[in-house]
Amino acid sequence: MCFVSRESAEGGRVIVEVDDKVATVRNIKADSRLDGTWDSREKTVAFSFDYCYWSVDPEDPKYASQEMVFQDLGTSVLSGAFRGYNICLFAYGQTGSGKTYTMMGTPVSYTICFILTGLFSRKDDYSDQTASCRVKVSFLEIYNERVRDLLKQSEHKKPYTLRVREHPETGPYVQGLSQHLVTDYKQVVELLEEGIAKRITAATHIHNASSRSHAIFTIHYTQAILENNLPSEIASKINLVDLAGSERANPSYCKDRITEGANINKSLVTLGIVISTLAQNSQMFSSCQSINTLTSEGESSHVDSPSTGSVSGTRRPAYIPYRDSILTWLLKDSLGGNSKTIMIATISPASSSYNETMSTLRYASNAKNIINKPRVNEDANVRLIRELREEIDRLKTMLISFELRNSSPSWSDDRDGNLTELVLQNEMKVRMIYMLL
Ligand SMILES: Nc1ncnc2c1ncn2[C@@H]1O[C@H](COP(=O)(O)OP(=O)(O)OP(=O)(O)O)[C@@H](O)[C@H]1O
Repeated sequence: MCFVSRESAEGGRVIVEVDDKVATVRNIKADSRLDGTWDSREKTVAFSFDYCYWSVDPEDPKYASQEMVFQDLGTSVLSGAFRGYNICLFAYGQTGSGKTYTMMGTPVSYTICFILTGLFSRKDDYSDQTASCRVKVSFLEIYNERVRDLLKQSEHKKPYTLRVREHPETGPYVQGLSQHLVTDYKQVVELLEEGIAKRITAATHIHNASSRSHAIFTIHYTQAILENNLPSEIASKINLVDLAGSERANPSYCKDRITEGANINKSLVTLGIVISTLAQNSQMFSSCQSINTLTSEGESSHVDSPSTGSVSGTRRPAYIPYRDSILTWLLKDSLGGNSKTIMIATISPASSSYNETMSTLRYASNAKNIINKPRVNEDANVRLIRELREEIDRLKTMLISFELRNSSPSWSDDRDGNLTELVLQNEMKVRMIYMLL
């Protein structure tokens, strides 16, 4: 949360309080109705989150620095990446509320580098020759619904557009986006500064260096390991997203600026719809699960949603309009799929931003309900061998317990025979996979 100089200059009153994990917003309009007339609006609304930070005044002892924020969030980002999960971190909030400051940082301290430093330091642990890691980065912006590579020079000095495609297994990706191998902090800072310099920003009536494009900085982290004597790779993709600043159309702007604003608003509206629909589907899914406790995990993806109407009594989850904007299409997996996702809601504590603050916090509260299904991105053969080995261990344990309870010899003999057969079959499968590799 930050208090921009414009708001201080306007003498804005602070209407937000932060206490541990709760942010409370006061409605001063409801406060000021002293004439005795009835006002249905609540005077204060409290929102609880995993973390809340107060970054209004650096002189304030409560001031949360970027280091503090990334100590909390960065730890879960790093532990997820080390285990092979995709991670997405995105800041959502009103223009000028601190999205770029949070996601990118400043030349004095780039926040992205906190994460990369963590990944690089892990490299030192790979001294036993059984594992190694590789870090590559890419940086793109979405401007007027077109994707541009921020780390690749166009040959014709003309910005060129990259195409978004969708892989049936790995999901949407940008065709031809450059990836850069980095081995230390200095290389990352050089690439980051190159990309930030190319990114489109402009002065708006609210913020004089407003981001006019959405930017996605991606870290591709790959660990090569030796598991069960089999070389394999665990890959993790960390998406760090800085959204463009939204604002109301101002008639004094030129045509290009109005088109730009309309595209930003369109993608942010789509993002809002995607978040609320995902939240609604997830809520539906968890309530169906708690009612039907017998539903197995495999069946759960077919649990239907009552809210979206029904066809001959069957309920289905609401349609998620990912493809209505390039931003939501590219973030499809991060928002509702194979990713551990952290949303950072940035707000202004000023009374003049009351409506935007309430809307951002409501979205963030809604997003808490989204249930993603992250999985470890590892080699399919290695996963199969591990699962078969686990199954063999489980069957062997069962065999031992049957042998110990050998009360009915004929029945037990049958069971023993079946289990031994299963163990042998699985061991055969493991041997065959090894031979095929
Ligand atoms: N936590 C903070 N502490 C100190 N200054 C901050 C903080 N957050 C933001 N600022 C300052 O506030 C101003 C606006 O921040 P920033 O550019 O990050 O906003 P934004 O939400 O990205 O805006 P837009 O959406 O228009 O791009 C910047 O000058 C930035 O340095």
